[in-house]
Amino acid sequence: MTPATVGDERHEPWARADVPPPTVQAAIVLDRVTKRFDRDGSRPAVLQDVSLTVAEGEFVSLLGASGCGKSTLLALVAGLEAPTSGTVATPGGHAALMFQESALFPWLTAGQNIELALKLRGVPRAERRDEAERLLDVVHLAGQHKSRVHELSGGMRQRVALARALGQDARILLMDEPFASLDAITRDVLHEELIRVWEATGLSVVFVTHNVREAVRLGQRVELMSSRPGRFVRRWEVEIEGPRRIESAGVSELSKEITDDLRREIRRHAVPTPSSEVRS
Ligand SMILES: Nc1ncnc2c1ncn2[C@@H]1O[C@H](COP(=O)(O)OP(=O)(O)OP(=O)(O)O)[C@@H](O)[C@H]1O
Repeated sequence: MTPATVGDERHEPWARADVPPPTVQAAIVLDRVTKRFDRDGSRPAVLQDVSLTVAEGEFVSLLGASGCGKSTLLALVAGLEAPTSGTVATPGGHAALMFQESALFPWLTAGQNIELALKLRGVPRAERRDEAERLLDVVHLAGQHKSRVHELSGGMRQRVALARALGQDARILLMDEPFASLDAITRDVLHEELIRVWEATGLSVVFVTHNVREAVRLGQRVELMSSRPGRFVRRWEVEIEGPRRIESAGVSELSKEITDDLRREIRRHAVPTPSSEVRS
């Protein structure tokens, strides 16, 4: 939009001082959310007074020490947990979840796993097969409808899990370390796939990871959380010119800066565990 002059009849109405500019539609809004799992309040809240807005079509990466409440935050957005106080709204509609493990049903084929999600969504039986084929095609697994889960590699299983999540027809995708158990090359390929799917679908994505480079490679924004209680402490808008890859200079540079902050957060709050290891 070209900026319009106040007083010009042809300008958009929101260019007038008394009309607020159009805001980007929010898909997820957490407003001063506190979450405790203990009833007596004897332990620090897992999340304390957390506010976060994710716009429609935005890709946000979430980083923080192990146990700082990232998965809890996703569970709140997914409606699996209720906040102790504050509000969680998803004007972007319901959310689909994807985890580190594909959580596919091993007794079903790849296609049947997707068809199950379609069934739960109310898609008529006659349409499920074609739709499952289409979704397998979206994740570059055309022709794998009849493959058994145990016949698929870890990367292929995560592709099926992604297709199944897409089959839920959600506008929000919550991803909890979905590529953590994959080897570096497979992860790299899936990064490209995920970005391709994200660009094609315009989904709002919240992506939890311990891998700083992955967070920067994928996210338009990176949010860093502190622990005990979980809070957002710093945010980076990722503006890297040109194609973004895990080994890009821009990704490296920003990852270094974020890693320093994350290390500081881990040292300050968290009990070190193997999974709190920082990878940049
Ligand atoms: N259902 C629950 N009941 C009791 N405590 C819980 C529950 N879910 C999570 N917690 C606690 O909340 C804290 C945050 O856990 P959460 O899994 O959200 O952290 P995280 O940042 O995702 O950790 P990680 O990076 O290791 O996966 C932990 O101390 C955990 O033990």
